[in-house]
Amino acid sequence: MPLGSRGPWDKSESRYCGVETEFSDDVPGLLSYNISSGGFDFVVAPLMNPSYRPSSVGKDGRNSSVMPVAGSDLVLSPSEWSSRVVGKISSWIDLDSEDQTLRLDSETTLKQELAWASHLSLQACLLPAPKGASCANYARSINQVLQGLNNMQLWLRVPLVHVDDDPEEKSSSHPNDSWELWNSFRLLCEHHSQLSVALDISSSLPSPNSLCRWFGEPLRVAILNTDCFLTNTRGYPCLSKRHQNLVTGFFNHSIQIVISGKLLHKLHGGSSGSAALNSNNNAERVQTHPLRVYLDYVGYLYQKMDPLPEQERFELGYRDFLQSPLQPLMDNLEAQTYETFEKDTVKYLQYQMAIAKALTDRVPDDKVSDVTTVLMVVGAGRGPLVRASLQAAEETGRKLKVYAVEKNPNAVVTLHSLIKLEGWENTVTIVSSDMRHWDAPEKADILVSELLGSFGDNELSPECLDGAQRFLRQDGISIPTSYTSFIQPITATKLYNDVKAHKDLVHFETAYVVKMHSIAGLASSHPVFTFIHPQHSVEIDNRRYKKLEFEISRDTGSVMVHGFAGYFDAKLYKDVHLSIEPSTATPNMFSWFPIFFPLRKPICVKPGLPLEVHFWRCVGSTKVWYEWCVTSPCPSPIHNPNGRSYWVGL
Ligand SMILES: C[S@@+](CC[C@H](N)C(=O)[O-])C[C@H]1O[C@@H](n2cnc3c(N)ncnc32)[C@H](O)[C@@H]1O
Repeated sequence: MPLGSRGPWDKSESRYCGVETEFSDDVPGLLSYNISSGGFDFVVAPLMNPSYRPSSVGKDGRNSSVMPVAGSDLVLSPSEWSSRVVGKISSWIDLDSEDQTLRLDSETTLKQELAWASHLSLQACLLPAPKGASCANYARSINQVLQGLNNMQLWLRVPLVHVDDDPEEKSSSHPNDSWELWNSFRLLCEHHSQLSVALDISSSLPSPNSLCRWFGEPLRVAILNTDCFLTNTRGYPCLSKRHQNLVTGFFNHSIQIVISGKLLHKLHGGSSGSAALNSNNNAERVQTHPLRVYLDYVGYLYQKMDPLPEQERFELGYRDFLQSPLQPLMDNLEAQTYETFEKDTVKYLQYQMAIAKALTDRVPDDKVSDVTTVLMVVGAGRGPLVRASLQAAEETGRKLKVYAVEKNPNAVVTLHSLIKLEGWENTVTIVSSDMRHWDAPEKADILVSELLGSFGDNELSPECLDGAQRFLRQDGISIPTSYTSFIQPITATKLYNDVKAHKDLVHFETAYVVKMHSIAGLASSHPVFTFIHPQHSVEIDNRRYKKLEFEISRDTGSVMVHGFAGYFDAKLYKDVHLSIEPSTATPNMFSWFPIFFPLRKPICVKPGLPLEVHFWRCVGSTKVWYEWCVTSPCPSPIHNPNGRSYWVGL
């Protein structure tokens, strides 16, 4: 019984809530108690009797050829095993113990349990948290299993602690904090895509910055211990505001919740206390599942979330999905692509506002009947900027003559029919040409274009507008007037693993357009390249180089950088902007997703140390490309030399 629904579109994994249980050799009874009666969606249950130790098998007269597992595979149907049970690997195992017997017993048990879970086609197994400072032998065993595993996921349990919050942890032999523990383990397993994290949440939480890092990690499950719940005035459980926000963040990132622990609050219907055990043996004695109050509270938090805005709903399928950027100069866009752009009313309203301001600046109120402004839309597509220009003229009472220049012959067909349809024959002239080569019959007062990519200049707006500014008057206005690209270091395990899955260099040296969702921004974004139009220098040079330095704040802890998110901010005219840079983003504009520049090898950065990054925009006779690298804290290779993997054609 999922937590409820936030609407018919709601297919999120985080609708489901599980419960951690004790070992039971009556698995159907366990499911009936926790799922059918208890209301949970799945159980996280031990698969093997916790008293089992391989080294003592046979010594006590038990049959050494039979594993002490919970029932047989026949007790549930295959679909019940896979949808209702997450295997909990024995928590006593310690693969890095000094005690050789324990270490070997642990390895044998771990492998037996995982083999059994995989035989049952479970979707996931919960691995116990590493016990000491070192986790090398544990990681080695897991890594061996991962090499031949079916598609089962392994969730490494990690207690959410942070040294800054827990001075005792600092002096213990534990790795610095939870993230460091996870990071060592996943590095030893080479970022394996079937290894993910289960965070154990308790009553104290690390700093917000430190918590944010987890949203770029493959976090699948958050285990809420009952002791992290507060008690409301009526004795029922509730969560602190910070815990509530964290849980809402989990819901938003499709991270499932598992309730764990004993009843510490009032049970629905009256009784309270910790006497009720989370076991099917008590099914007859306890009417209501003892952890039901926690499930209900989590369900209440889920249902009180705001529904996703329509646009976000539409974009759900694009989340964290890598796309190749468009090449509108080299390729001709298709009708469908134009149609998607044209739905973005916010973008065109911003243009209309900018054009209206430029028109009023150019033609004083007392000259409106004498002056006709020549406006050229260069790269007119199917005409939305022509419409925005005519509306701006009407709004300001200025007279306009429009040229619509477009190099895509298919879009020109649409422009011709539009002119007839809208009755623009006397105002608009269509020109089927590349703006860089058009011999204009007169000069323009205003040049309007939208040739921007997610990284501003990456669809070659600078090169196109340099070609077009020949026919802009000396004092003419370009809309946009300028644009700047930005980058921000990010943790993005999913994007990194998707790039890695191609198993070649080319994909690591390519930039992708992506609706970023499961990522963590690690510092504020910094400006990279700026272009101003028209360019007044005698020798125009569109090559650029920028060295950037980011600092990871101390309360974040160490971070893993998988690459860079790229954005742009375009000044259309005066104070009218179009931006996808997070701090200045134009609300409700959806034409551009950010761009992702991956790193071939992720780089770990300690807090307080600078992350030094270099970006180049290179220009050749037939193409433009970017190269990028990191030089501190450690050098990366320079990505994409000579544009060998990724370039934009001129
Ligand atoms: C991103 S689309 C924008 C279309 C339209 N202005 C809009 O805002 O919906 C860019 C358009 O510019 C055109 N374009 C790109 N480079 C061009 C060039 N050098 N000369 C003429 N048109 C160009 C493309 O074919 C495409 O139709």
